Amino acid sequence: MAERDARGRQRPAARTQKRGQFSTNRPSQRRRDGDPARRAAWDLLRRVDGGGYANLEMPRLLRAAGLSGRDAAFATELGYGTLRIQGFYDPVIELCAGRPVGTIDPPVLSTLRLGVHQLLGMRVPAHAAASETVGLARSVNGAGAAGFVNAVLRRVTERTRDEWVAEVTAGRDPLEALAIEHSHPEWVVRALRSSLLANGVSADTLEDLLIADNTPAPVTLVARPGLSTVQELEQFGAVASDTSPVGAVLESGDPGEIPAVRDTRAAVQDAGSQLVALAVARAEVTTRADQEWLDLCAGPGGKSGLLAALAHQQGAVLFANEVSEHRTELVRKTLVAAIDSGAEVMIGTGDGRDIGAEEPDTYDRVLVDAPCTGLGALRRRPEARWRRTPGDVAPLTVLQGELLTSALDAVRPGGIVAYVTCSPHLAETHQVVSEVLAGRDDIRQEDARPLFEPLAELGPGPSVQLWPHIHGTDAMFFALLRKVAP
Ligand SMILES: C[S@@+](CC[C@H](N)C(=O)[O-])C[C@H]1O[C@@H](n2cnc3c(N)ncnc32)[C@H](O)[C@@H]1O
Repeated sequence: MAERDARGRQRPAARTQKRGQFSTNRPSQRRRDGDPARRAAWDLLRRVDGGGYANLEMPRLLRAAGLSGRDAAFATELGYGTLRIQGFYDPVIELCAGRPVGTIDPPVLSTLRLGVHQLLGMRVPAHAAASETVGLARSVNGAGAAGFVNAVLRRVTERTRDEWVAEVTAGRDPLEALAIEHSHPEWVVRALRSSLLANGVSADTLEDLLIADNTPAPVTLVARPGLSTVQELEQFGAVASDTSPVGAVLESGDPGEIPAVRDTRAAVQDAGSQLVALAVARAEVTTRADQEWLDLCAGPGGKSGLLAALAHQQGAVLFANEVSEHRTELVRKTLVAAIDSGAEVMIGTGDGRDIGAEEPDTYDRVLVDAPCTGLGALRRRPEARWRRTPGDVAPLTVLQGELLTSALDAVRPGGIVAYVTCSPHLAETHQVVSEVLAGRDDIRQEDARPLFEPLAELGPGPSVQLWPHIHGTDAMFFALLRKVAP
């Protein structure tokens, strides 16, 4: 006979845990300490509240708690899912607690959010979700708070997720309702909608986009050309990507265990980022010799890793520039295999805004992968949407414009600049390009879509905007700019 455990997973009877079989803790001790996976998820929420990054903190917490396999997956799903969907859970908690979440002690609010995610966002049976969360509250918040958590979670169990959606969105305008149901800040939903429309995509797909943002991204690997192959990655369980000719999707397992990833012949990289780097190498240039390539904002080196391999194959030298020393070090680490194989790469730390003046008309291909809000990669960073504010956009667009101007100065006549962001926000994409181009008569924007073929649904051009819900990639923006002869 099968039974469900406290996390709602079904186990065959033969493998059901016998007392003491998997745990060296006594039952009384287990009760006192709470479930280690839930505790790790709670610690994650507290660290993120303190300014930490989930993708850096979670691996440390899992290691410290000795969690692996399904326990680690449960803790990660619980922690990341709660961080993503808290924009929906908070109004539910407010109704059930009868007070604004801002008046709830933050460590108790973290416990409540985890409880609500188990009840409304995971298939954990209600009794297990409630009793385990109350146990967690007792150990991390104290007995008094545990009573409050118990009372709130009991009220949450009185309705289904859909009933709560109806309750917390009643009377709201449609965009506000979508923002609550799919847990995005409203300003982000408005920006995404504007970008869909400006890029020729129906606004009817907005909800699909928000759902895609809430769905963990697949782990995609890149086989750096000349260093590894998709076939090599397939031997370790990866499946060739439908999107990138050098990509493979790893459905399970730790990419760090794959030798090619360990020695930087391959790497973890979103398929959209792969397509962008391939497009930079694929564009036609009409300079005398296509020998000098520049990655102006290279850290931590994902696109440089692919570009270095492609430059080597095409007989060019890559200069990878990055403003932060720490991130320059990361570029150096990811380029080890390319350099060992003979690729000519120069790695430098410097402000990309100076390169145009220091090295005018020097490079044949320049990639400006500009610092941006990252609104196109929300599925990868569970807390990112809550950290960004509308006030972040304007200063970034100033920097983006200056970097693009510098890149355009640094490229040779006949050469190309690719302006790229992992944000679809119009102010960071179309507007930066059109404002910079308005001040120059030596640059022509060209149709970038042929560089992404055979990918379909590339919009009206000339720029390309990729989308998670259409292409299965991060929402990368790509504009192709050519310096014309004077
Ligand atoms: C979107 S990331 C680049 C990602 C990288 N191309 C990759 O694929 O791994 C933007 C980078 O620009 C760097 N950056 C910010 N300001 C810069 C500047 N003024 N000059 C050069 N790089 C800058 C940031 O430190 C960050 O590493």
